[in-house]
Amino acid sequence: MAAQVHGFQTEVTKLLKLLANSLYSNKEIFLRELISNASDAVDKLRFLSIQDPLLTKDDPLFHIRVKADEAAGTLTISDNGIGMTLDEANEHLGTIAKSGTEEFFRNLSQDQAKASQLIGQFGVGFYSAFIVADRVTVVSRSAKAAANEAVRWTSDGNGTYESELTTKDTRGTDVILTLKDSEKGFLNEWTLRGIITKYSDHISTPVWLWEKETPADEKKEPTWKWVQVNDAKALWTLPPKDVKDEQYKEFYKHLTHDYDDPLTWAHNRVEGDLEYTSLLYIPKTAPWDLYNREQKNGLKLYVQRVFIMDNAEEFLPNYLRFVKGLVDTADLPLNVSREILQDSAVTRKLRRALTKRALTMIGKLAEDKTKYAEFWSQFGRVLKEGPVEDRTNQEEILKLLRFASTKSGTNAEDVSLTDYVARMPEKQKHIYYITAGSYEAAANSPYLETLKKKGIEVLLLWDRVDEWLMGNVEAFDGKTFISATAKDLDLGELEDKEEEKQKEESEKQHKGLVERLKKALGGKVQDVKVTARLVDSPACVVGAQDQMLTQQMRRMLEAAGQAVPEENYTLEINPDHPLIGRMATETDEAKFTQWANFIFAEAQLADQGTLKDPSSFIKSLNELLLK
Ligand SMILES: Nc1ncnc2c1ncn2[C@@H]1O[C@H](COP(=O)(O)OP(=O)(O)OP(=O)(O)O)[C@@H](O)[C@H]1O
Repeated sequence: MAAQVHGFQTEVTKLLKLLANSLYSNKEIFLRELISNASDAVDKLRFLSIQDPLLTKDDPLFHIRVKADEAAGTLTISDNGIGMTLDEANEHLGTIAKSGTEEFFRNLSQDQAKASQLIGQFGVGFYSAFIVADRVTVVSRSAKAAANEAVRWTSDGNGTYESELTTKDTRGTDVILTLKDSEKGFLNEWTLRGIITKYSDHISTPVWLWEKETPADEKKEPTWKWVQVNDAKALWTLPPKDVKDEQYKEFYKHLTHDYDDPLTWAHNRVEGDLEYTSLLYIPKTAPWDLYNREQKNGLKLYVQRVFIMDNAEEFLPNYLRFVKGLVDTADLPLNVSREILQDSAVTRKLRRALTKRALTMIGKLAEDKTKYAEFWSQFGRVLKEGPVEDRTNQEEILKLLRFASTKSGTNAEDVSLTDYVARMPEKQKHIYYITAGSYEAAANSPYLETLKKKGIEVLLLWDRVDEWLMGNVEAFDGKTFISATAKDLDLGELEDKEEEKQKEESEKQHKGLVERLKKALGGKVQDVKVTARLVDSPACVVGAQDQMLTQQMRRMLEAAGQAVPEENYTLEINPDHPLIGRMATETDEAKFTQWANFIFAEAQLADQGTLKDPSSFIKSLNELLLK
């Protein structure tokens, strides 16, 4: 069969173009990526051979080999792992299988520097070979295929690749890089040794390097032999006290293909009822597809050090989907399948334990304010899904949330609920918050006026998830959450007797005005009341529920096809405000109605940021201004 020419998937071509301009300061990572792929291929075959030992009978010892050929200018990375058939090579080495890839490349910024940074996060895997090679050839034989069913795949990275059937005596894959002239330094034995020990010391498969041995007698020819250069002890099987930070960092890169260091990690070995080892990491930056529902997350699962599967989603809840790492247990059978996993009591126990581990790791990170701010900016929004998703750990997750508040006067989200409760005045019994469409809208909201005057701290929330979050949690540390927009804002003992008396008197005094307003507004409002919540604003609206829907939430619900009923507003007026005073003096009922509608529209505008009928509002504003 003659070699067939295929075009790369458009995204691969884009990726290859970008690679030429990025990662130039970090070229050596190509070797880590190729060794990681080789190690994955070995892991996959090791797993298959549990069911079918014949697959590895001829060649039972797994290995990865790295060989430099100075004369040919090639570097070959070989493994005796699972290998690929012709169809598999065409499928895997010409496309990127991640869901959402197309969108990722479409949205990639024109800014070269930014794009390069993102590409590292995206994980370039096999394609990183083209950073140093101007031709890459892959010769591979699947562990299930005969010698004459092997594949030869080759490409110079310029838009196309060729593939054909070939013959290979042994199973597994050789990746042969014809190095660019400028990259011949990677043929040097010491350079290679250095890179392998730096990046791949603690992967579980031995990596051998083809090394020259110069005899003492210089007249004799040098000899060559395979020398194992990595430690080949799976990192997580070592006692945590024997593992250096650098090793944890390198292992993370091997595991996740991330180019950056992790933000933190937790390594635990647990014996007893439930036996497992876990190594959990938090990345520094959120992956580009954190909100892509199709993206698979989850831990790598090992059973007694044998790799079983990637992306085992069963071990952590969705709100911890940014946690990377692995779990190795002796309590699941080696032949465990996804179906068994979903149904197993051991899985449930492990999930409970690992969720705790992950939350403890985040809690520890919170002790370092700077690092935690970094974490919060990347993953805070995802963590906010936690208190509702995971009622069992609600209190603990709430402790990990951070908010902006009226105390600081900035939009920095650095107040914890524990901080808030600790500085609550003795008379304060509740936790006050407000949700709005933006920080500014929250911070300047008229609903905060009295609270501010009384010096009560209010948490300011404006994330898309906030309304949903606050609508679904009741209390923290026994203190109820109360929205500043609540219908009958419960200030408890913060309301002093004197004020209450004043409010009652004011209500009596303005009874007539309130009745006139009710009549003027007709069915538009549910009720009209005199309020003590306002200081500088003439009026505000409150909904029938304790927490009013913001415009943003309304649109979201409507977009999701839900019927959102019109808000049934109560208008609250501040009789001390000059505008309300001015309105009260209006004797012409038609003009008074115009005033009433104007005040009501203004209050809705302050709350929702938009109006159903803005032109009528502007018209009546103009008329009133010209009077
Ligand atoms: N040495 C190898 N042996 C067998 N299959 C391989 C080997 N190298 C690559 N492949 C196949 O090619 C696919 C693509 O590899 P690539 O490194 O681009 O992505 P990946 O490893 O799937 O993703 P990531 O690098 O983000 O983990 C692999 O998933 C695997 O199926």
